[in-house]
Amino acid sequence: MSSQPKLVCRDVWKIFGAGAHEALQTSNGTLTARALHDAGLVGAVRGVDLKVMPGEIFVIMGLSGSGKSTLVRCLSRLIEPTSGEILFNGENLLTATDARMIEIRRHQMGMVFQHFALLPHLTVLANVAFPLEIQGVERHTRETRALQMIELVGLFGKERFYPRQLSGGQQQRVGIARSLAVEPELWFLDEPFSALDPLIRREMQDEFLRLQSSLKKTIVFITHDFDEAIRLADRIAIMKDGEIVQAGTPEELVLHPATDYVAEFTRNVPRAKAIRAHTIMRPADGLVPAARVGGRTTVAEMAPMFASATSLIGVTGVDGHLLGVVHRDDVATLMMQG
Ligand SMILES: Nc1ncnc2c1ncn2[C@@H]1O[C@H](COP(=O)(O)OP(=O)(O)OP(=O)(O)O)[C@@H](O)[C@H]1O
Repeated sequence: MSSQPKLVCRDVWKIFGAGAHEALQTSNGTLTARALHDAGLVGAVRGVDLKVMPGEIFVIMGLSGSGKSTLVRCLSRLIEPTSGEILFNGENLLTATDARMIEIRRHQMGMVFQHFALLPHLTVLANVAFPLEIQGVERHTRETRALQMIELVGLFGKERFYPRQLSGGQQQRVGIARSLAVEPELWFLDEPFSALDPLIRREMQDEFLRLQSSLKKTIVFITHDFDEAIRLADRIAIMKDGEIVQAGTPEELVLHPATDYVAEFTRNVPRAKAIRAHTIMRPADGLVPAARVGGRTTVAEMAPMFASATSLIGVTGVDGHLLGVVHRDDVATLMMQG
């Protein structure tokens, strides 16, 4: 990963209600949700700082009403923040002109929402090609690109279907293909799988991780489901009452929750599901493991591999070289901790 963040958000506030700016100006930056409520205002996003690195899956997790959607809409300025600073590739979005914002959203950002709003009278192909049509891309090029995206999300052969002829999961795949068609640098996904039943949802999560392992997009992913956050995230930010109460890797959150509120979410998460190969590996010291996994593989996923005689599994980096080894005893200890 390069060290220049793709997205930086500094002290961003979004207060709904008349007199929001005045309330912020007269405060010393420590407006509580309660104080705002008493003033007849809603502090949907309060003093949020975050940095998203290129190629990272950054998950914003919080219960209903915690401010996730408002925050993510502020990041693309679909909602105007009350104050703060948002930098995309170092460019200050809050001082960008409307025309510049439209250009950025059209060419560099992709968005997928829970209610994905496919155009019902258009085929899968035309839906996926639609954002390219808006960009003015000529027909042959846009249809070729759309077909590639349709194949990428596993819907090859369905390009002449209409949305009503597809299942919920398939429709969501079309939404994903459509948002990927413009090859966004920054991809926002707001509860994209929440409307799907649990089995399909899990399948879509796997699919999403598979896609990301080849696409390496920078992703801001919203969910209210902590299990989903743990499965998908490189880092998670937990929101409550408009604030980020803790941000860190899934492992950091599970092993060191900063507040009782975070601990509530992590309490029932088995450590083996949160801890990944690259965290518990040891130096290889010349050992040559028979089996290998990527660094993101969780302990729970690795455990069945030890059922065979293997006592050692290698951990490889992105370019396939050996980073270290995981010992069966270390995995067994973590599995026994529940
Ligand atoms: N346009 C608006 N005017 C006033 N209050 C708003 C507006 N939009 C959102 N809010 C309030 O801001 C707070 C945060 O809402 P937001 O939709 O961002 O939460 P969320 O975490 O995305 O919730 P959910 O998971 O239910 O979508 C809520 O209290 C909500 O009622």
